[in-house]
Amino acid sequence: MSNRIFVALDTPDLDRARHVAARVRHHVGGVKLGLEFFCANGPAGVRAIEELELPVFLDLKLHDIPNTVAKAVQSLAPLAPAVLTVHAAGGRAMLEDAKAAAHPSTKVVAVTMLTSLDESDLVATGVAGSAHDHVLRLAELARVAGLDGIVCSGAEVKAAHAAWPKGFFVVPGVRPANGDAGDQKRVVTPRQALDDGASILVVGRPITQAEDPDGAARAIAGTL
Ligand SMILES: O=C(O)c1cc(=O)[nH]c(=O)n1[C@@H]1O[C@H](COP(=O)(O)O)[C@@H](O)[C@H]1O
Repeated sequence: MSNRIFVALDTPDLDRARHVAARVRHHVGGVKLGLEFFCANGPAGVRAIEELELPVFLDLKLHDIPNTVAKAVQSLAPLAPAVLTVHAAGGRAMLEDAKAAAHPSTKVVAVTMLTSLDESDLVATGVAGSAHDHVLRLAELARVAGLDGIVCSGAEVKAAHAAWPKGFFVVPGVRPANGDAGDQKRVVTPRQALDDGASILVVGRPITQAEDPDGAARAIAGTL
């Protein structure tokens, strides 16, 4: 994939998602559909975006008992998304069963520690230790469970990539230099994330909320 930016179409509005995707399509490598979009539009909405013939990353961050996640992944398999997310914290059996139930062409990746969290949030959820250690521990769990890769912040991707050279690394929470971080806490620039081993980048608001989304996507692609 020549352009490694996936634009996050975080909207419940199918027409808006289609409109933004059509505007930025020449400056991104794919689109990401998340919970906001899926809850409003379901599989039919995913199919409508797939008609644009861009790779679709379906980010549902599944996290439940193994049987429930496996059945959900099986229900999604006909959509054959390029990438699908589950939560690493669901544990090894859940990860193994999710991978086994997915469409063979889908990369199943495990979300490690959300980019909106910092170490004080880890403490509050009962996790001792650093963000770095937490991400590396969950990356190892994903690797032994047979997943394709992980989602982590740019702050950890270098170490995670060194520990798992064949892994597929998704890095969200990237911001152009001096960009507004919003609710993201562990933020790096797109260029830094790629230099450190990201396979693809997820970029939402810096593109979708810009007055000129295609100009913003072109500008970010130009820094890579
Ligand atoms: O799995 C994700 O894509 C994800 C994981 C994570 O740790 N942090 C994170 O921000 N994301 C997603 O990446 C996108 C980031 O959006 P922006 O902050 O607007 O660029 C959103 O769609 C989030 O749901």
